Amino acid sequence: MKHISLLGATGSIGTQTLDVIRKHPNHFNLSSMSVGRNIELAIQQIHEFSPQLVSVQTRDDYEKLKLEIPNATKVVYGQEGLVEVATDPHSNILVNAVLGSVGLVPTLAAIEEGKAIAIANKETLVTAGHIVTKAANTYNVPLLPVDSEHSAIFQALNGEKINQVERLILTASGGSFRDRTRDQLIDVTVHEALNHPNWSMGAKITIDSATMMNKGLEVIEARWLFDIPYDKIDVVLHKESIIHSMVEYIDGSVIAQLGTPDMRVPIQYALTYPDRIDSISNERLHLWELGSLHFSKLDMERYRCMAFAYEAGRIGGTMPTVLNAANEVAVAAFLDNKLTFLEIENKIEQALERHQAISQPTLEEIISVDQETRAFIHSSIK
Ligand SMILES: NC(=O)C1=CN([C@@H]2O[C@H](COP(=O)(O)OP(=O)(O)OC[C@H]3O[C@@H](n4cnc5c(N)ncnc54)[C@H](OP(=O)(O)O)[C@@H]3O)[C@@H](O)[C@H]2O)C=CC1
Ligand SMILES: CC(=O)[C@@H](O)[C@H](O)COP(=O)(O)O
Ligand SMILES: [Mn+2]
Repeated sequence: MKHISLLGATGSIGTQTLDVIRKHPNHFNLSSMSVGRNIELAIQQIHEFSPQLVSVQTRDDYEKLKLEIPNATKVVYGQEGLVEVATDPHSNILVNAVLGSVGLVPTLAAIEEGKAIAIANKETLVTAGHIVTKAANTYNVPLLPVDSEHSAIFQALNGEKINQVERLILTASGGSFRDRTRDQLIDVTVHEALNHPNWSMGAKITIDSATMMNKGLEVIEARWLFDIPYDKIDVVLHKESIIHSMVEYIDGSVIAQLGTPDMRVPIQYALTYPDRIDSISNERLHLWELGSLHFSKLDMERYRCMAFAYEAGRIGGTMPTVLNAANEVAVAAFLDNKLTFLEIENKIEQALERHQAISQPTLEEIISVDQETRAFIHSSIK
């Protein structure tokens, strides 16, 4: 039996993690969870899964929630609450499905407690990959990828040595605007941007997918998860999202992982690794139903966020922290109709241009650069 702590239970990955737990009660138990502001859904989840510990984002919601749930569930809140859930002594694995770099400190705390980490929260690896991977090595805990591309690479690697890899090939759907030119992006709406062709996901990652920043963040995520240089990480456009990613070996063999677009598959694999159990879904991949798969070369001028991510990743230090923090604030502003779609990348570019990277930053330096970048972007938005 695996006892799970879940950060971000009310989100897209969080609710799908609960689907997996619900389907396999003999394998998994929910020990603790965190939510943000969706208290109504949290109450339902607490009644169904009876976690012994729950964290909410604000003190007000903490006061409300305590009145609505059984006394057996302890309620905590804020950043300290996230850390308390992540270090829950009754759990042996943390599923980090919270949104944004707020996941960093709880992840490090869980690693220091020796917990395995199933990581969906890519912003944590982007903002401080060197610190997270060093801590995981020090405490000898596995970082198990949940992100579909990284789960695909993990499966295609299947324990082979990274020095036998020629390159990793991440697939990218192209997002909601894949068939538009840059000129056709000037007036796009939030509603249009949220219409991903293949995946149903949270709002922020869906916008990241449309700007291609999602793939940029994933390139940096892959650099840290698989300890491989940027020159060996490629991206190919693949509009069907059936091949989730590939590994090309030095002998020319390419191993791909395929499946219907269903995040419950990589979530479950991270929880059962190195074993596999029945799929939650009856839907199977029938290639004859698809007929053909398509691939095309990625144009870095069309997708400027990809170029920013490679550049920030190669510079390293605090540059990816700036990339991530600027993106988080700019995307939130776009969702709030305070920026246009193309202004997202302009804001990120401004933040990167003014920053002098600190190499090998400490956790305190990362947190300070993250906050300073957020303040800069906020102050530049009317
Ligand atoms: N969705 C997907 O298919 C995929 C997602 N990922 C990654 O997984 C992570 C989660 O994505 P997704 O599930 O789509 O996101 P959602 O927006 O759907 O969910 C985010 C979760 O985090 C909570 N949350 C948000 N901000 C805070 C905060 N400041 N403090 C505490 N809790 C907070 C939300 O709470 P509430 O809703 O209660 O406010 C919610 O539970 C991201 O890093 C994303 O890139 C990776 C691959 C695929
Ligand atoms: C499901 C998942 O892992 C997402 O990150 C997905 O890959 C987004 O798709 P694109 O970024 O390729 O549009
Ligand atoms: Mn992905």
